[in-house]
Amino acid sequence: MLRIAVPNKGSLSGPASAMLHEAGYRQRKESKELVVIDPDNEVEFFYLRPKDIAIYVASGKLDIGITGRDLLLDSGASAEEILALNFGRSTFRYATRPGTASGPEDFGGMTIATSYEGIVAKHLADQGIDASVVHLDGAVETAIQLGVAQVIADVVETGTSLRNAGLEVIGEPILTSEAVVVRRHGAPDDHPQVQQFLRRLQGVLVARSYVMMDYDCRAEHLEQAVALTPGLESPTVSPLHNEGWVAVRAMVPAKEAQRIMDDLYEIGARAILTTAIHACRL
Ligand SMILES: Nc1ncnc2c1ncn2[C@@H]1O[C@H](COP(=O)(O)OP(=O)(O)OP(=O)(O)O)[C@@H](O)[C@H]1O
Ligand SMILES: O=P(O)(O)OC[C@H]1O[C@H](OP(=O)(O)OP(=O)(O)O)[C@H](O)[C@@H]1O
Ligand SMILES: [Mg+2]
Repeated sequence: MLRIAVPNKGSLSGPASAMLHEAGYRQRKESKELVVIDPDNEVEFFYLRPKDIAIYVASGKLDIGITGRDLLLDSGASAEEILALNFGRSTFRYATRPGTASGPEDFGGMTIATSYEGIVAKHLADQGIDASVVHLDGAVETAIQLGVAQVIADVVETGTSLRNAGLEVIGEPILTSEAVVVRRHGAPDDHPQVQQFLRRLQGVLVARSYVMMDYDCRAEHLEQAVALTPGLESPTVSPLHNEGWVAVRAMVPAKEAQRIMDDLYEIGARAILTTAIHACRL
């Protein structure tokens, strides 16, 4: 049985389970379930706090896990990122009241409140900044109003929490994060079940970001059309019953589909259709 850690709460929990479900794995029916066995796929899912997942995986008790890149780095656990999952995106940044400092170089002697002490302590040490770090579990933005710290370091997604607290970001982002699959450092990368799991998730990532495009065009316009829709390997081109016309089929990035359809139409392509991809293996 492959043993996989999945976030049980927080921002990553719902999207992680949704992605696993889309990849054909059995997921829990209610949030109180802590372990789910998927006998068909020979996988056991453990629903754990996202902050703890890298630690479990590093211990070797679980094969792989889904967590945030920031949580992985913060834990200092001996685990590594093997696939980025394109959800749970955020940046990790310093913020202060306007006028407190013009950059992290001014933080010397100040106190920084954060839930991510590992990342902050390392960042300060790397920059040679001598500041104190105070750990808070959440609602870190309020620490400044209450005088516990002059600076915070926290996850920023939309920036709403900072604005509401009258704070502004300062300096460059410390890191950008998203959900990732992690495994123990030095684990063999030819584990067949892990490879299959990663292929399934990659299939979901591709199915979410590409559409299939079909169209007809005159043979003399084929090279121009194919330049617009190169596909992943190469487009499929089939003859039409009408002489001088061909049918083309290629995967295109979903975000660009409308622009590509306009451009194809301009060069004379017709019957241009896009369809969703439900699943794929590249
Ligand atoms: N708006 C957000 N707030 C917090 N974390 C976010 C957000 N968007 C993405 N994330 C990511 O989610 C992970 C944090 O998840 P975690 O469950 O620890 O905190 P949370 O989502 O704030 O939940 P909680 O309600 O328990 O505080 C990190 O990887 C973080 O980058
Ligand atoms: O930039 P935003 O879109 O506002 O999102 C970021 C905020 O969301 C999270 O807090 P959460 O609501 O999880 O509360 P917490 O601080 O108690 O964890 C995070 O700690 C920030 O405060
Ligand atoms: Mg939170």
